[in-house]
Amino acid sequence: MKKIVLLGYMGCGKSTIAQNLSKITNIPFLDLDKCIEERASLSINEIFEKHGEVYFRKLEHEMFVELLQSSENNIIGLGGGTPCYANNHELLKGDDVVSIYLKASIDTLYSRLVHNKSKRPLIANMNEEEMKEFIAKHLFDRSYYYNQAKHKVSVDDKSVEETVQDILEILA
Ligand SMILES: Nc1ncnc2c1ncn2[C@@H]1O[C@H](COP(=O)(O)OP(=O)(O)OP(=O)(O)O)[C@@H](O)[C@H]1O
Ligand SMILES: O=C(O)C1=C[C@@H](O)[C@@H](O)[C@H](O)C1
Ligand SMILES: [Mg+2]
Repeated sequence: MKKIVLLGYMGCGKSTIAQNLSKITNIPFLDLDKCIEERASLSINEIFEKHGEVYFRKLEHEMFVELLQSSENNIIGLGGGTPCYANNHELLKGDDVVSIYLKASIDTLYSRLVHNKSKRPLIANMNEEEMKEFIAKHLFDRSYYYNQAKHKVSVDDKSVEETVQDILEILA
């Protein structure tokens, strides 16, 4: 069983790219955030509100381990913070894991997230100026973990199709 694991900051396109890659390769796609929501019967926002982030990170780790242990080939889209907690970054290095960091600039992330923040509890209540500063600092803090991926694909100024093509070349 092979696991293609897409990671990177919120809004870098993990879910979008994974869905498209799944259609082309016929490898089933699992979105870690969605799996957590199904398991908890709560949205990510509700989990943060009712139980707090520490509880979310525990669920996230457990679900990631479970997905990696299944005997299927899968494309797994991680949550934006997944590699940065509970030593999850070590799991990106496993023998059967093809981990790919979708690397986006602060400007790309800001422009994608500014109108799509309501379902992302870490930024949902920020104004535009706060958000830009937050993304810059947060991305810097997280880059160490993202860079533990085996492969890196730059997504700036690329269409979904172009990014998918870059990933297909890694998989070839
Ligand atoms: N070239 C592109 N590649 C990927 N996404 C793009 C592109 N251009 C625009 N987008 C948009 O950017 C957003 C990316 O969001 P997506 O939910 O895929 O990111 P994510 O990395 O899964 O975020 P999260 O960590 O919050 O789940 C979507 O609204 C998507 O339509
Ligand atoms: O970047 C993050 O820490 C997060 C990203 C989302 O995918 C969700 O997993 C959640 O909103 C936390
Ligand atoms: Mg996503």
